[in-house]
Amino acid sequence: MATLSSVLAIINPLSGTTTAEQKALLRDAFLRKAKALGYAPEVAMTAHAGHATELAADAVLRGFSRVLAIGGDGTINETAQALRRSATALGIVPIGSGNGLARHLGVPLNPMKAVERALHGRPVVIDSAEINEHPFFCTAGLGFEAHVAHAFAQQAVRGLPTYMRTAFRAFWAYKPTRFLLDGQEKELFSLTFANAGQFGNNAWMAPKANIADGRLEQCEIRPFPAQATGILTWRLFNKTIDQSAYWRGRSITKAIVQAEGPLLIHADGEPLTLPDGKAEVRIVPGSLLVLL
Ligand SMILES: Nc1ncnc2c1ncn2[C@@H]1O[C@H](COP(=O)(O)OP(=O)(O)OP(=O)(O)O)[C@@H](O)[C@H]1O
Repeated sequence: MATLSSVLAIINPLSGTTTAEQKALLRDAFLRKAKALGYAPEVAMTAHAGHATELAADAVLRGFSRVLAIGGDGTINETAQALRRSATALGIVPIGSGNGLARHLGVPLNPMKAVERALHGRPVVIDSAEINEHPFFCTAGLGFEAHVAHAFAQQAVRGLPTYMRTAFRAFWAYKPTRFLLDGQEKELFSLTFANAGQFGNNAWMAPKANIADGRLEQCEIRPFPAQATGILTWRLFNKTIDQSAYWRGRSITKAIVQAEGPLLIHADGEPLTLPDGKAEVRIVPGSLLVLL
């Protein structure tokens, strides 16, 4: 049985664009700093998709007080899944392409500083959410953003430039999606359920989202003419998308989406396909401790 001062760092060796050497430096710094603070530190590398959830679940069972996720939003999501509704707090060390949750929470984007924050920080309660059985912490959605998440997953190289190129290409091929939202017919460019305010890279779809208010921001972008693309993109990164005539937001606790065929969605950027076209979204208030 671990003591309360046990701390685990989970590292995804494939995350982001940092090299193996940089990750080794990060691992060594974590072990050194944690020991100096009187923790009993352990490190685990993920060996396959879903492994971070298994490792974090084991740390919860063993009574670890802190688990650091060193990776992109996917690794942070997988780690956080196992820490929900537990007394073990999540430390975020962002080394991914978007780092949406880290940016929303003001976690340092410098990984060494983020390790310090995770070791010194205090646990703060935040909400999580679910789309069907898939937990998410930042955003989930459908339409264009899901289309891009699916296309990005096919790319061999990660990172922001690849993401931008993928999004640009996807834009020209994309047709707005039709579905029922809480029984109402919709044809939207995109539909986002935001726990945090941004997708990552400071692309703010829900500028006023509060991650601890027990609510999700449901953000609709209705179809727009090509000439509005520039201003919409500018507003997205300028944190003023909610002032656009094409944006509509509502604060919700649950929603049901029903499409006619299989529905492409994403949860924290991970692409998923719902074969029966039905998505049930709900907030899970106060369900995760994050070290801030
Ligand atoms: N050893 C591994 N082999 C293959 N896949 C892995 C391994 N470890 C983790 N994964 C998977 O890789 C996915 C992507 O990882 P992560 O999000 O950390 O990096 P990223 O994709 O580079 O970052 P971002 O999501 O910010 O672009 C995770 O969701 C996880 O399922």
